[in-house]
Amino acid sequence: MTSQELFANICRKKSFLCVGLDTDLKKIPQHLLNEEDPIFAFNKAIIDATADLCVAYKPNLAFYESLGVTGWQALEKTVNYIRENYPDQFLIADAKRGDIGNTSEMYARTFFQHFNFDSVTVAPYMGEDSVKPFLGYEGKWVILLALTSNKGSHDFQFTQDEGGERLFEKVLRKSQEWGSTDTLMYVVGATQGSMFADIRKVAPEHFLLVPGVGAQGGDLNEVCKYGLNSKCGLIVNSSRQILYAAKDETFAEAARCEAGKVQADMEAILRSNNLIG
Ligand SMILES: O=c1ccn([C@@H]2O[C@H](COP(=O)(O)O)[C@@H](O)[C@H]2O)c(=O)[nH]1
Repeated sequence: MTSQELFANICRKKSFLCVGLDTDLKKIPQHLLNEEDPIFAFNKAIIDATADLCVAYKPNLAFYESLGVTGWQALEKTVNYIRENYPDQFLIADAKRGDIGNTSEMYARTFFQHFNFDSVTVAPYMGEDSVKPFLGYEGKWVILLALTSNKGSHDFQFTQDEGGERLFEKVLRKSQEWGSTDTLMYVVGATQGSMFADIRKVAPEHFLLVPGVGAQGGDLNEVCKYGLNSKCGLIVNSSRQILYAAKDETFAEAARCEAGKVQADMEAILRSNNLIG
């Protein structure tokens, strides 16, 4: 998918919501545990209930890998289900990978060839040769961690060099030598608020994947005030707030209701910024 196609989907659906599929056996409704594949049954119901309200899905690999083979099978079924039934969705593997070149090549093959994801989150710490193998696939994206949503983001990411450049700014600036606005996005946490203004000084055109609204307390309006660009430029993720809105048989309906609230806020923001009519 190109950035232009992504923006077209955002305008058509009046939404830049990504539903995070952080599916946890301990949190899904009890009655689903009788299903042959409870994780897939839950994901399928959530996807069917929210697909018209969002432009992306983001399974976090930790939730699947922690279950071994059954987790990988549920992930594969989920990806294939979205591809077959909702082909306009942008699919993000939140895997936070990156290693020496030949190992990164294997990770890239996993997410782009074995699984047909559109994008994978990658950690920038090991530098250019650890990121570039992910950038060799036509139509696929690297989503590089820049400024994360957690408290620990302050441990390293704000560190300054002698010239005053902060580490997250260096990641944004340097990595633009490796990919384009059609192959590279950045993770910036919604909890970083007005820092989006600084991000936009270094990366004005790139799409940003923004986790941290909902359960982590990030403010959608603040993110948009500082982070929106002329092509929207934002995919905002919410996982727990949508997935676990109800714990009983009404869970899919409740998830739809939560996703609908976020979509309505996004529609108002897109309209007031003249991005949709
Ligand atoms: O900086 C980051 C990077 C990734 N995440 C991931 O996004 C979701 C957020 O889930 P919520 O339930 O909406 O809080 C989750 O998969 C994280 O691992 C992040 O939160 N912050």
